[in-house]
Amino acid sequence: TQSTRPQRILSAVQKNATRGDPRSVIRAIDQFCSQKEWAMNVGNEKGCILDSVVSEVNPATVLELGTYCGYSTVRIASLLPPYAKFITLEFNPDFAAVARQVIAWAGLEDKVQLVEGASSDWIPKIKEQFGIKTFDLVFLDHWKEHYLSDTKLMEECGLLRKGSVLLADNVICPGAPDYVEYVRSSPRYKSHYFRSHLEYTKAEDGLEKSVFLE
Ligand SMILES: Nc1ncnc2c1ncn2[C@@H]1O[C@H](/C=C/CNC(=O)c2cc([N+](=O)[O-])cc(O)c2O)[C@@H](O)[C@H]1O
Ligand SMILES: [Mg+2]
Repeated sequence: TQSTRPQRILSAVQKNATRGDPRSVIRAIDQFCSQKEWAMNVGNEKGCILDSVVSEVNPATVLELGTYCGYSTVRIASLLPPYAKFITLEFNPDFAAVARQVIAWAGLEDKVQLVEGASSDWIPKIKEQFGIKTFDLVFLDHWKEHYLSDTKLMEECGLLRKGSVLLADNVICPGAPDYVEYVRSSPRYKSHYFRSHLEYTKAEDGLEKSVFLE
């Protein structure tokens, strides 16, 4: 049977990356997606901005919405302090299965908890299920029309504290206009746009960093 794109990405990792070496996993995916087959990973240019925000926040608790193949999961997990708790939500079981293997190939399976299911189902249960009070950093990279509703849900569930950082991918392409309007106009957030390019292309895209002010 025909393989799927995530399966082909996993094969590229298993063929070209060194087990236990997160940077080689990231490089193998970026090489495959720039030379062979485009895929919706945050990519290396925006990935470097992601890295700098993770390093600056140095989070003890992280939530990622939309694991896909685990590319950004590996980037984030490789920068976390040893005590950090990192949850990534993915509702497609096939993508989750690939992501688990990509994360394991990088040797980061002990740093990440990949939870299968929809963000709207899981966000209200995170406190009780995982003993997490609030998130220091949230990376939003799932369906763009869920960014705003899930952000409001996180607020309602008390998962954000003064200083929590939301980092959203794809501000321009595909875009999340209602989310961007909200975080830029709400007095409860201080937002900044990091201009960059859509992964593996010359098109404009960027990340929006929004600090929750309470
Ligand atoms: N509510 C939810 N709960 C859990 N997991 C969920 C979810 N909604 C979506 N997901 C998962 O998150 C990923 C979706 C990403 C959408 N990105 C995109 O559509 C996207 C598109 C382009 N693009 O078209 O250029 C570029 C990009 O960087 C992109 O992130 C998929 O793995 C999907 O299964
Ligand atoms: Mg994205």
